[in-house]
Amino acid sequence: MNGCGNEILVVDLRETTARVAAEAAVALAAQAETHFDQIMAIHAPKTVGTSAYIRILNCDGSEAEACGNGTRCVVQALSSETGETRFTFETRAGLLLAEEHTDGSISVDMGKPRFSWQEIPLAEEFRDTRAIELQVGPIDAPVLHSPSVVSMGNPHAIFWVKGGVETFALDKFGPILEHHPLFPERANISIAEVTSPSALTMRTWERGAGLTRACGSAACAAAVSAARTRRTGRSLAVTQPGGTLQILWRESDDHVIMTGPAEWEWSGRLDPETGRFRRDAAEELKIG
Ligand SMILES: N[C@@H](CCC[C@H](N)C(=O)O)C(=O)O
Repeated sequence: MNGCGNEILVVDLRETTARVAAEAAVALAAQAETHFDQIMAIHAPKTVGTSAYIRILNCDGSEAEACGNGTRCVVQALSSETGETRFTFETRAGLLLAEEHTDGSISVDMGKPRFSWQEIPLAEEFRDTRAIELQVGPIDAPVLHSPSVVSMGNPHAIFWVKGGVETFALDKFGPILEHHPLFPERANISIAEVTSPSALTMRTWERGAGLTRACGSAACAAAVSAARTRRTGRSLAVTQPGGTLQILWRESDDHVIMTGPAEWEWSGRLDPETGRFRRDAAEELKIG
C-alpha cells in the first residue's frame, strides 16, 4: 500500500504468533518489488477494546513508535475486510484512534506532541525546544540552523527554510543529522517552508528509512512546530512530494489529528522470518 507515496508493507499476522524478523525486513527492502519505507505488522490485540496491536519496522529493520501514513493504510486494509470504519490500535507508543470517512479519507488521532528535551529525547538539556542550537554548514553562514524539535511518539527535528524545500541537499545532511549525538535515539529530519498561515511544504529524511515521498508523523511534527513558533495557525495543509495531508492541532485536548488518503497496490504471501515472498494473482484476497 502507500500513504501519500510513503511505501508501506501491511503484514497480517493476526492468526499467528510469528513476528517479522529484522533480517526479513532488510531482505524485503533490498528487493525492488517489495521495497518499502515501513512495515505495519498487524498482530492480534493485546488489550481488550483494541482492534489490533501494530508493530512498526523501518526498512533498516529498526522499530518505530509511530507511523501516520502506515496507520491510514492499516485502517483501509481492515475496513475493506470488515466494513468497520473506526479502530483503536495499540502500538509501542500507546493507543491510536482512527476513522475512515465516507469519502475514503482517513483520520488518525496521533495523540499529544511532547516538547521536553527528555521526552524527545535530546542528549542534553534545552529549556526551549522551539529552536535549538544545531546547525549545518559554516559556523558564520550556516545552510540550516535552529530546528524545532518535538516527539510525536517518535523524534523529529524540523529546519525552517525559505526559497523552496527542494533546493536543500537533504540526501547529504539527512543521514548526518539522523545520527547526530544530540539525538540518542536518532531522529527524523525535515526541512519545511511555511507558504501561508494555513499551509507549509516539506521534505523528510526518515530515521531508519532515508528520503521518503511522505511522512505522516513528520507532517504532524512540522504543523505543531509551525503553530508553536507562531508561523501559522493550528490547522494546516502539509504538502510533501507524495501529496498533501490535513493536520489539525486541536485546542480542546492538545491532540493532533492527521487526515489523508491510503492506496492499496497489490498483495502476496510472506514468510515473516526469512522475508521470502510470493505475489498473489490479481484476483486473490487483499488481506487475510
Ligand atoms: N513514515 C512514517 C514514520 C515512520 C517511522 C520513522 N521512520 C521513525 O523511525 O520514527 C509516518 O508516516 O509517520
